[in-house]
Amino acid sequence: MSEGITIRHLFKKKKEGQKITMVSTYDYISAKLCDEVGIDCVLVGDSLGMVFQGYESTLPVSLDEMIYHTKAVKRGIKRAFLIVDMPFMSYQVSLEEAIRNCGRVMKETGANAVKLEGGEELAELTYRLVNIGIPVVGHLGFTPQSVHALGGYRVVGKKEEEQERVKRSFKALEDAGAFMIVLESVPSSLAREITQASKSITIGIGAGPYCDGQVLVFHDLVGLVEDIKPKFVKRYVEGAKIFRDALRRYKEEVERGIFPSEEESYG
Ligand SMILES: Nc1nc(=O)c2c([nH]1)NC[C@@H]1CN(c3ccc(C(=O)N[C@@H](CCC(=O)O)C(=O)O)cc3)CN21
Ligand SMILES: CC(C)C(=O)C(=O)O
Ligand SMILES: [Mg+2]
Repeated sequence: MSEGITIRHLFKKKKEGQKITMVSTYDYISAKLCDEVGIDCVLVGDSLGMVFQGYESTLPVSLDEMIYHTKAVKRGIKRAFLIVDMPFMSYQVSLEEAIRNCGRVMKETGANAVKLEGGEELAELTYRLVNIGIPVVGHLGFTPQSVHALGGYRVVGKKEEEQERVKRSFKALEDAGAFMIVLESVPSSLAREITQASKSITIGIGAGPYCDGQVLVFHDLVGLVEDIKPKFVKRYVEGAKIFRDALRRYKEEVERGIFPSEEESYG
């Protein structure tokens, strides 16, 4: 607790114009790597439904699964600020159920904040959570839990009407007390305009270079995800190629009787 990053640190970075870094990941090992290199925030994203579980969307992910992964991630973190995605249908049914579920996440995982997808309709819930003492991160623009209603993976805010809605939603969440808001797949110009007028911290993904910070999925940035490649992803290493090569060499060495040798054997 004592050496960990706090909301205060994050606001200080925003104020001083230092970019805030965030990585979405789901396990102990990768979380530890993020923490070791000084990534500010680790998000246990519901993208785990697609990346870890292999579903076609994030909708099937359960609250128990989010809690399970968050407990694993938490053990890998000494310093990073830990955020948890509330999964689809864990906060939409009623205010009461939403508060109970968010409270459960905070009690059982040691997370620092919860993240909710949606706009003005979440203002009351956000206000209630913040007053209970649960920090809230918003998520606007393309919200993957609404992929069916949005008509597929796309940029949100190309039309004037959509831009106005994102801006109104941002203001509503900010006023309700969301300290940070993720902007996903929105035009850079919109993210810039929002960030310039913001009190809350903006974190972009497919939102251009003008946000206060940036988030990417761990498996995307290390090149392990090959079945989707959104325009906003940059692969810093071709992880899948490197791992496949290692696996091929392992397979070949076992088949040829090269591995294990004396060196990897006892006595
Ligand atoms: N691995 C992974 N990375 C993510 O960033 C991510 C997930 N999974 N799952 C949950 C959501 C879904 N996301 C996605 C998934 C696909 C596209 C995509 O294919 N985009 C296309 C189409 C854009 C358009 O037509 O306007 C692209 O080319 O960017 C974008 C965001 C972002 N999130
Ligand atoms: C990509 C980030 C913002 C996310 O919501 C996730 O990983 O689920
Ligand atoms: Mg998510």
